Amino acid sequence: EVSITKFPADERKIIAKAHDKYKKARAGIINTRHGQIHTPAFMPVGTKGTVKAMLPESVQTTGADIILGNTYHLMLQPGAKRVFKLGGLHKFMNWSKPLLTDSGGFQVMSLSKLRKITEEGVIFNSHIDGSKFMLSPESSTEIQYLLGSTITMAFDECTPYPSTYEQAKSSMELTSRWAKRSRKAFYSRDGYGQFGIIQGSIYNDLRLKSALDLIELDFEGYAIGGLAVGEGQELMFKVLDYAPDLLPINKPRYLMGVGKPADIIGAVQRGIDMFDCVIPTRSGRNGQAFTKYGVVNIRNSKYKEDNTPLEEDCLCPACKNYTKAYLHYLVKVKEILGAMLMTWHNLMYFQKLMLRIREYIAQGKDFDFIS
Ligand SMILES: CNc1nc2cc3c(=O)[nH]c(N)nc3c(CCN)c2[nH]1
Ligand SMILES: [Zn+2]
Repeated sequence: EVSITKFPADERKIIAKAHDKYKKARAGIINTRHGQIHTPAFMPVGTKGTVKAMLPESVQTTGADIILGNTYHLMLQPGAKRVFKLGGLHKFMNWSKPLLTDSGGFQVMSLSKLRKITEEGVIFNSHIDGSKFMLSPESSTEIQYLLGSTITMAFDECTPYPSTYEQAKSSMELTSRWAKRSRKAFYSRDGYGQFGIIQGSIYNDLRLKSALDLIELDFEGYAIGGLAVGEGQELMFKVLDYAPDLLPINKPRYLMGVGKPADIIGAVQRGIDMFDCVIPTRSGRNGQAFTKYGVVNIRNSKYKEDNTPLEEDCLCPACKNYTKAYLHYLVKVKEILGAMLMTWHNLMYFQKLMLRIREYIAQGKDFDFIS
């Protein structure tokens, strides 16, 4: 059985660093049915079957190996069965590389007004037209199969922050029961995989129990959920100081919903391999550009006659062909091209950051650079 993950010894470079801050960082390759994923990897978010304001071929030129889709949105519109009938999400959105789909629980809790959590699953009213739906470990797993996801996420409950120990315990136990049902419902095929998601909030014994429950189910990879939910970087890193080590060392570790460049660097140093975050795309559309000089708020009037690019050595279209003055103008007048160029630059910036991190790890160099 060719598992989704092959961290071949020679390609996997774990380099014990002089000081222990870096010894957990690792660079590797995940081999899937839709191509390789070079880790540490950043996954642009393509919630509704598109990375907003980007053509898929443009996303590819930024260096992204894999993008993220969302079960919740796609099941409501256009519907998983319809996407399946039309040839699956890869064909539908013209993206032939790996696709990871989140399982929907997190999006239900953050988007739908009316919802009810039961042992069976989550019953909710669509935030679009109020119609009633149910998401369960079985239906979420089937929807992700219909979409044709390369990496399917187990159906979990993202424990809110803050939560008492008791609340976090019962939430984590529900996630463990749902993980078992998700794993049973998964149709395993070569080159495809399913990731379990551990919960347990900020309580290390709950995180351990969650990991043990999920390791028993032998997933192809593991995600750390329940973070980047308002706990702040310090508390997140405190959990990441031990949680990745609870997971199998030879399988991918995915930190959900993270994050800013400094969060990514800190998490890679603690053993995380995969990330997803709306920051580069959403903040790009809102006029924020990530640069080596820091974040540029392009709407600031100081850029209205700035005839220089965001970054002189960046190869993205925004930097190659345009100036900050033009981007300032486009964003101010809400021209669609503004969203496109800002998004393109930010995605390129995040992929360059990941490339530099992978190179530094491979060369055994410290990568404490804060971008
Ligand atoms: C932005 N912060 C954030 N935290 C998350 C936790 C979970 C989480 O605990 N579970 C799931 N299934 N998704 C999460 C997501 C969505 C990832 N695209 C999160 N996003
Ligand atoms: Zn650029």
